[in-house]
Amino acid sequence: MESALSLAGVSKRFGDFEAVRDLSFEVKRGTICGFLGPNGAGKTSSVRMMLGLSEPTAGRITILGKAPGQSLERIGFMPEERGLYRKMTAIDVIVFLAGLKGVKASVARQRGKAMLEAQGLGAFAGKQIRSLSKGMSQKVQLISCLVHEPELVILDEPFSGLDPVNQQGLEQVIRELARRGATVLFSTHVMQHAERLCEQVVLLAKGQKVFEGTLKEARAAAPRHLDLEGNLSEAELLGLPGIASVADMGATEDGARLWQCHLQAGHTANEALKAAFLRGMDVRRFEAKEPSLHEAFIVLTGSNHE
Ligand SMILES: Nc1ncnc2c1ncn2[C@@H]1O[C@H](COP(=O)(O)OP(=O)(O)OP(=O)(O)O)[C@@H](O)[C@H]1O
Repeated sequence: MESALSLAGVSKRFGDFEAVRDLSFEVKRGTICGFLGPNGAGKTSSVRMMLGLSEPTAGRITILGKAPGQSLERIGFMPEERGLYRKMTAIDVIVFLAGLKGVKASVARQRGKAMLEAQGLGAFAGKQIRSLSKGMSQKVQLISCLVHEPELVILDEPFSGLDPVNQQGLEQVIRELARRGATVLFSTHVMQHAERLCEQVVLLAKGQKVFEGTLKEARAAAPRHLDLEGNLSEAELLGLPGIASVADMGATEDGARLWQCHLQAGHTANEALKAAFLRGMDVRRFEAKEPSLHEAFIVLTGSNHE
């Protein structure tokens, strides 16, 4: 099956500055793709090119089988800059924007009301956007981008500006979109959302792709670690088999210390633990941990992004 989105060797230059360099990746239909990268990595510049809002300097983009800009009625897009017509009511904004995508007003009104209801905003349908909170108007914007039932949904930093409860609500909306067969690409610099939602992640840093693959593959880029708590010295920890480096995570309540021990590739936490016990080291608590996407991100981008 052809992919929903494909970029091949895409670059974007602004004068002397190359914001996106030789970017290639594909998003399969019906999947959720996290488009990740620190601030300024080139995510928004890439999204704008996918939508035909800006021309690539080089390379080729195919979106729903066509060139960018040619299937906009099948795409839902929420830009990073939020903003709706402040004097229009929530439902009128939704109906108006759906109309631009070819949805009849009566259909859009019915769907819009149901979607507002589902988001807990039923009572606000007739209220002007300017009277809504930031989070509420962001939900209206999301509904506006989904009301024409797009096959592909592109959300630029959709979680920013939302409180934790609304972030969770948005995660549910994204899951539901994928469940009914839509493809979703969302950009973010907060790894936890991607970790919970995505099959595939594409990681950008300084305009270039530094990783594309599954979450599992991304996590494999960071060393696994073994957390050890006790009265332990750095030297004795570094002497354990398979330990590449250690980080002092601070004092614990009972006066001992917590150490994060990073494992060398191909080594297991078990062999280090076994050696620690055999050597009679004062290990009071231990936990073998898989690296998080956040840790992988730092390794892959070579920076702490937050
Ligand atoms: N129109 C423009 N003219 C000049 N430089 C630009 C323009 N648009 C973006 N840039 C630069 O390109 C780089 C990438 O910006 P972009 O907005 O694509 O990053 P981003 O990954 O979306 O970051 P953020 O998460 O901060 O929005 C930045 O250094 C930005 O200053």
